[in-house]
Amino acid sequence: MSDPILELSAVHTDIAQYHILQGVDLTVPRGGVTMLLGRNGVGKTTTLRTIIGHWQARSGSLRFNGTDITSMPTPARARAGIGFVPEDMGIFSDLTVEENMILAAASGPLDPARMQWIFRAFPPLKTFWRAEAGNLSGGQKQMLSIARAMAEERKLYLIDEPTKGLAPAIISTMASALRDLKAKGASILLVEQNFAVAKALGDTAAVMDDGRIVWAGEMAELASDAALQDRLMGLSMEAH
Ligand SMILES: Nc1ncnc2c1ncn2[C@@H]1O[C@H](COP(=O)(O)OP(=O)(O)OP(=O)(O)O)[C@@H](O)[C@H]1O
Repeated sequence: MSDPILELSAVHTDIAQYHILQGVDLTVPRGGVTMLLGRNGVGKTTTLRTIIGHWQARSGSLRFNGTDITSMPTPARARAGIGFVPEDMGIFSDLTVEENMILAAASGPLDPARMQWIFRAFPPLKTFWRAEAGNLSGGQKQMLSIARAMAEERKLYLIDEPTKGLAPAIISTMASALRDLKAKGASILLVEQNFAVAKALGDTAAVMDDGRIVWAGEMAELASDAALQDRLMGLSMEAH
């Protein structure tokens, strides 16, 4: 594969006394959507947190956009162009939508053209611009959380379960916003439990088990092979 945006080689991560990532090898091609899949508790979130630097890899290496980021602190990884949307959304409930967005744009004022794009992707954020984020619905909070990562240009977005607990109509808004992000040239590494979304958005996929990647390939190949899905993930994915 030529010039991937992200490459993890033999990454091991401990959380307290627990050895969670046990030699993760993962490649994210440039300009595509890679789905990170697997049963509950196999290490998907830990992988994203290791990439952004919330957890430090004990051994192995991480290369982002041609640079070794293994020892880089989290703010430097963010400045290098990695955006992270955590599963708990990471928004400030007591602040307004506007204030949440202003804080997300760390390098300067909000870019009006970018904001127009974000409002087109997530119209409720415009409607509730001056509302406290804590009063938004679950789907709107998730939109804000992704919009915060979109506030500045990123080369790679790490997004943890963006459709979790959302109604189908909001899931399709989310999916089209992510498609839009990809169309702008970003690369995305996406943890997703909803198989229909994974199938619709993913170009490539990597499946984890027990702290390792146990299968990697084209999403279409995984989507067309029910026996393979069953062997790798059992009933862990939601069908729609
Ligand atoms: N702060 C922590 N302290 C101790 N163990 C943790 C901590 N965070 C995660 N773990 C453990 O690490 C393992 C991997 O968790 P992780 O959240 O990465 O899995 P996951 O694949 O994202 O699961 P899920 O789909 O349930 O979110 C689990 O066994 C979990 O219990």
